[in-house]
Amino acid sequence: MFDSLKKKLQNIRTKFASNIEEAAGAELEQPVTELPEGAEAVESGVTPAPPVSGEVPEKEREKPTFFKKVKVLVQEREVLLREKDIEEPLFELEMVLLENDVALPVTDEIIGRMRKDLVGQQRKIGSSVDDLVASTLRSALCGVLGEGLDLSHYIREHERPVKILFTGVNGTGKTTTVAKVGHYLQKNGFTVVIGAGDTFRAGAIEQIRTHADRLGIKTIQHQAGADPSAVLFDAVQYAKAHDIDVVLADTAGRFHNRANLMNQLDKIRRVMKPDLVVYVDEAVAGNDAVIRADEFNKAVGTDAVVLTKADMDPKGGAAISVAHTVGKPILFLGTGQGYDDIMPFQPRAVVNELLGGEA
Ligand SMILES: Nc1nc2c(ncn2[C@@H]2O[C@H](COP(=O)(O)OP(=O)(O)OP(=O)(O)O)[C@@H](O)[C@H]2O)c(=O)[nH]1
Repeated sequence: MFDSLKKKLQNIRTKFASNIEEAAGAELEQPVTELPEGAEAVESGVTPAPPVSGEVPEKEREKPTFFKKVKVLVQEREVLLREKDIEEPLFELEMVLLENDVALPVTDEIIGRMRKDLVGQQRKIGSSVDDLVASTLRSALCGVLGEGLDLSHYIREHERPVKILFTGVNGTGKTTTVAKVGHYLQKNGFTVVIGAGDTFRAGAIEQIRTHADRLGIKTIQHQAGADPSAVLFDAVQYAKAHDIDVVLADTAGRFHNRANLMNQLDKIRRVMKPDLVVYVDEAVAGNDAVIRADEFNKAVGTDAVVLTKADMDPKGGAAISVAHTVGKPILFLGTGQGYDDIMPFQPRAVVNELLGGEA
């Protein structure tokens, strides 16, 4: 997942680190007498005898190479970075994000956060320059990814049945996602019913029914062409009558600019009164998915987003951009065609995946 972006971010980190080391090295063009106590020990593993006076023997004076200074002193000191020190890697980072389909405003936000964190600040580098860069990038990415939404927690906190309406454009994986979410909720101890609200596309009712049967989930369905509001109303009634925790409502794929289908969705909302409207799109669509999600949200409102086919998306731009752009959390990432191939979206876990290590 997101392999291309991951690789490029690693290269950018190296670039940032070498620029910062260089900047820090330039700051250290000072007499060797300023070597901090024990600095030699870090490099050589041997604790030198402290100088008796401020005088440093001639032999010592020649010792520190640029590498030594950077390796030892930079880690000990606070460094004041200027814009020009990181201008080049910042620009490269901007290009990498844009090439990997991160939306322009989100790219600007990440770059802005990195700049604010690094430029004009006295930063103590700590154990390594790369750690400093990684932690700055980590915090910039976490900033745009937001908090996510824990569905199990949400269900536990709300009156049952919790009604979740799935919407989105055709063929992005909505029906499969309904089945996967049903399976995920069952595994987490909830009871589920599915409403076969896509009465429009030929074969859609059979498709969701087949998934549900395989997973042992009850489906509420009407004839093809029936009013989806009526189907989903029945699904909610069934859940109430049978003490079911969650209603998952499949709907026909639609574009936000198709007035008749959007009116139909309005009616579904009035009749079914969903607790969550979930917009489903595919991560592989990149920026298009982000734009569609935003337009959909503006047209009918969205509470959360699922991005499918993240397993086929080396870039990761949509996953990074959509929450910040739409202002709504990503609920899940679809990571394959199997029922278990769904991952609750945890921003920190995604950042860990991109940068390695712990957020
Ligand atoms: N690789 C991969 N394929 C997926 C994922 N989610 C769904 N698919 C596949 O995408 C295709 C379309 O999925 P559907 O669930 O039929 O799409 P839909 O959005 O319901 O389609 P409409 O009913 O036309 O709106 C199927 O072949 C799914 O197996 C995913 O996370 N990864």
